[in-house]
Amino acid sequence: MQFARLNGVVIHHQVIGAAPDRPTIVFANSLGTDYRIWRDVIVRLVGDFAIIAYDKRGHGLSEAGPGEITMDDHIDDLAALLDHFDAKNAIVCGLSVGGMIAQGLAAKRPDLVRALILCDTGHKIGTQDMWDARIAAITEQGIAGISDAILERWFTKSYRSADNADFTGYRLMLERTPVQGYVGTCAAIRDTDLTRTSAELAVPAICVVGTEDGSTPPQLVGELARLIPGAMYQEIPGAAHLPCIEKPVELTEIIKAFIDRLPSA
Ligand SMILES: O=C(O)CC1=CCC(=O)O1
Repeated sequence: MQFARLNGVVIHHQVIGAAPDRPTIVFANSLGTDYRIWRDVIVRLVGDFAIIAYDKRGHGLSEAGPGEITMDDHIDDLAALLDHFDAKNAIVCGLSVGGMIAQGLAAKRPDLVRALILCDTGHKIGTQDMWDARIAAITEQGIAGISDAILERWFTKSYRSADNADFTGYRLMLERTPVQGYVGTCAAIRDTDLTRTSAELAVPAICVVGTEDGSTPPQLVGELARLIPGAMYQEIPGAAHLPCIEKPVELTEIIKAFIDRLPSA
């Protein structure tokens, strides 16, 4: 396991190296998950790319830090992690809130970002009332009290079978997320609107979404693709909010094809 203290918070991460001429891809995870969601994509990229995956603050084995969590905290943590490894020109692949962090990083530290792969995300996700209600429910009942509803948005019906050990495993990942990190990140999402900054991004981008996504549906991700100048848009049939888990082969092909078409760094 690898840990680094960044911005006063211990961040758990994993680096898989590659030849020095290979591009770096960094993976940012979604609300209630940690970097293990990328496993089935990462194993298909090893050797061709240097890979950095990390648990954002308050998730997985990363500390939450004292007090509130803001989107700037998440963005600054990713910037610090890339600076820690002197990784300029990274291809940043973020899912859901991880995609918001990626957009925010490209706006704040364009020197670090060569391209964006934005999975199941938006420039603004949900409404103030929706996030306030979720924070209240989790503060009262814990994550397990509302995990069924969350998992319905994450996964297709066929994946959510009692016989599917993977589905049980991801339920455990969600329910074991520290409440402080989870509700802190809900508040960070609630308070973030990237409409203005993402409309001004000048970086190659692709927006990808599972056709059955119940959290950031194709309509929202399509809007994001139209907002970011020159961004591409692609749907993945048979996946919901987490194509990296339900359709890793398809997502990896999209990632590789997108990177193949990038102008050289
Ligand atoms: O839990 C959800 O509804 C899905 C989600 C929204 C933002 C995020 O990162 O995940």
